[in-house]
Amino acid sequence: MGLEEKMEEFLQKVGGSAVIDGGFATELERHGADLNDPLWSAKCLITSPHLIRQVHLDYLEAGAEIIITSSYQATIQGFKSKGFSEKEAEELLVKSVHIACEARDIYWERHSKSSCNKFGNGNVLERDPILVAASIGSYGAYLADGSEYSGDYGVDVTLDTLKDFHRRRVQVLAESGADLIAFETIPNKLEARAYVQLLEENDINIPAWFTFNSKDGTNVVSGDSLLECASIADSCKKVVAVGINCTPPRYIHDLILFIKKVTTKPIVIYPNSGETYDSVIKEWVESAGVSDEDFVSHVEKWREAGASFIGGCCRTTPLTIKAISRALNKRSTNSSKLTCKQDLEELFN
Ligand code: MET
Ligand SMILES: [Zn+2]
Repeated sequence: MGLEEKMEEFLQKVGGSAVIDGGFATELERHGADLNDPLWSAKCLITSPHLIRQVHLDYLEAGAEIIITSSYQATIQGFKSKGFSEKEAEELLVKSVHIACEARDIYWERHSKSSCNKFGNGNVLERDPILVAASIGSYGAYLADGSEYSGDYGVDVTLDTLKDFHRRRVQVLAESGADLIAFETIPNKLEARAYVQLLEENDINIPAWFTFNSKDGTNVVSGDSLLECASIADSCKKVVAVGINCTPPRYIHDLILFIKKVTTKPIVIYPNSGETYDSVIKEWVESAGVSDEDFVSHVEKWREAGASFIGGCCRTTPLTIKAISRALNKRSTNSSKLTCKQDLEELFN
């Protein structure tokens, strides 16, 4: 089965639309983590892995069917500048995936339901389908200088600079046991092109999704045309979904319609809470934020417009994800899995 078909199958299993988790780094901060560091959330891979596992679990309990790892700002170059060896840096990348898989195992252990095995007499454990997506943040995220939201890398940064920067990380994460790679917050077309070439040249054999960020509802943050960026993603067979993350909810509907003009791949969206990040004072400016109810009031509209994967980015929380899950009629479906006599007896006795 091809990568695209695998993703289609997952979508079918979860009822046509999938719930992604919410803001990861900002949720770690709510738990008390100090992320004022060039490694941002990846700092916790070193200092507090238990917190990472807890946040993943909180999102799973809230209804997330895809959890995104803590590797957004985990880079080999970043770890090396902290004194880690190349090997240790690679191990930390793999660790981000292992912690997410561990959280999924704990969740499955807690919630697996025994159901009738049609082909034999025994019971089989029925598990909610859950994917672990290995996060890859942009070069600008590594620079931690605000260029993640300007997309402006200057003239000295070429396609090859970006490919050299990302190559090993992509290879390591592709072999880590993750189900897919989430290339997140892509700020310009150069980086999208670099990712496509890396996926193709390195025989990456897990699917990927590309999500761009926008601050005007038309273009990606660098000013590059979203249509052009989404077409680059569309050109690669390994890219199984295209969309938007870390962008205010008010822009999402129009952005979905734009993306649909150039691709038939499933659309993925996980907006932020609508607040904006001020990279000078290193704080989120709250004035323009939306409440969980407002955020979720858009969900049905986004789904109707064509989004198949829906979650939240910075400053959204497990409560946001719970509300999205409810808006998409999830987990209530658990009861419909009670189909055999034994299950019914268990339910009524
Ligand atoms: C700046 S966007 C950050 C995305 C990352 N997956 C996170 O939620 O932390
Ligand atoms: Zn974000």
